[in-house]
Amino acid sequence: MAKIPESVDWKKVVEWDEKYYMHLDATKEEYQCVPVAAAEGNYLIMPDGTKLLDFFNQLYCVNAGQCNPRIQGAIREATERYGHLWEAYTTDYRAKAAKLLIEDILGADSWAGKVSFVSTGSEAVEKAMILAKLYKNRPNIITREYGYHGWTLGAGSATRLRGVRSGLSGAGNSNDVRSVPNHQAGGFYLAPAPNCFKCSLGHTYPECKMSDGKLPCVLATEYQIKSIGPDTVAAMISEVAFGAATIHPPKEYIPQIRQMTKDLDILWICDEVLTGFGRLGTWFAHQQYDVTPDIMTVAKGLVSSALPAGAVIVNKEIAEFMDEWRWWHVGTFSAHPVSMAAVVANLEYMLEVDIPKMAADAGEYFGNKLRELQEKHDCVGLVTGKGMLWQVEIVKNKKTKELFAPEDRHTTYSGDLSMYPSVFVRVKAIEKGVLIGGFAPNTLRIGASLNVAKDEMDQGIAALDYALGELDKYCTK
Ligand SMILES: Cc1ncc(COP(=O)(O)O)c(/C=N/[C@H](C)c2ccccc2)c1O
Repeated sequence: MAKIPESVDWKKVVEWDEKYYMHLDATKEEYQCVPVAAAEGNYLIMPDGTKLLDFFNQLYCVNAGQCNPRIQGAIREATERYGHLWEAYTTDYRAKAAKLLIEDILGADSWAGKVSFVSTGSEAVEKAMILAKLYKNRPNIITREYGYHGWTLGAGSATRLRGVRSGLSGAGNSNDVRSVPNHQAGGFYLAPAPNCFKCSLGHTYPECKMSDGKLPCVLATEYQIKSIGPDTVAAMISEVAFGAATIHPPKEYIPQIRQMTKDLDILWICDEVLTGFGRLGTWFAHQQYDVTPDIMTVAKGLVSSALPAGAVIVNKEIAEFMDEWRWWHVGTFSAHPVSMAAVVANLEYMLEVDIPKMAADAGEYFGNKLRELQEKHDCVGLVTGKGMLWQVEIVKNKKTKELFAPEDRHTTYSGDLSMYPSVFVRVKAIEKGVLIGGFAPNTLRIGASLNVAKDEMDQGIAALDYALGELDKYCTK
């Protein structure tokens, strides 16, 4: 049971926070400090003891649940042994974390060769793209509209969600924005996203499929690569299911993209920072499509976010190539011994409880409940997802698919956001003690810890049902 320290003066906490901390997506006038005293399982515990059920799972990253006893115990033990060692030194924790990842989870005879640990997903993406460029000795990276890969310059250059690229969004009006000048590294080229609910190319799935079954968005990607020359492209980076942008692709998309990268002799960096470690009901999302990456990035679920940790896994060919070179690419905290202890405990726990199956089973139940809400509510235009990662598209008109916020995923998050369905639902659901909503304006992105209990799912569904009922009042027939 999480212990809330008696000694904390929460009024002081709020005062200091408001006075001294730089806040995220709120102006000083808008900002509301939300002190959280503790966290446990799927709950946040507020200073007065009330509990909020977290169907954001923070940033879809606490796969094994908050304060998982196995992980917390391992952290406590490791702090008895270590301060800090940088990655020139080996610890039993790091070696075991690498072994569990490559041998026990991916498989010694799988595509995976070696792993390199870092502290965040953005760093994993940065490292992955550097490795791809070094291995192919080519400068260019293909990314996609709506992709989210992190905030640092390289990862941020691969990110193509305008409102989450470290820019400024004004509260005044929707044009009150300031992108970071020149926060776009060279050598990034854009491909369309497989957003079938609102196709950027104006198509309708599955009628859009060409005579050979190819998807137009895959063909457009192929043409983009051919237009700059495949021999200039190191890799294509993609999420299997878009995390921040909240898009689950049609079943043909990933296999066709993977075949295209092989045909054009470019690497595939599969960014599993958000979808890894059971989130969609398999260890990794790419395994839903019987394809394998050349490089994979992970973070979040790698350690269930108990401490900072991320990693890049490279295939056997790249691992052998790198073995031939001295390579300086170091982060002070990469493979931190206490973080590695948390990774080991997290992975051992996940293997013991078969967390992908837990997520798959929970997803079966949760998906059925969401589809019932789709039938019941005028404002629900689409429900799709797997495991503990669900996409709910909200519409103003179910027949025409008219959106409440036409700017949709191109939003700059400036001006009045109160009628963004994802914001509206979040505000209403909190009345029922549940955190649920999304980041894209018209889309809910829903997922709890993968070991979520049935009664917790029922509580989340009930709160969502109430919020959607309130939103229905603004729909048109
Ligand atoms: C596919 C992917 N790759 C890399 C990163 C970058 O990892 P980081 O944050 O540097 O550890 C992220 C982070 N997701 C952000 C925080 C997110 C997720 C959902 C909604 C809104 C934002 C990611 O989803």
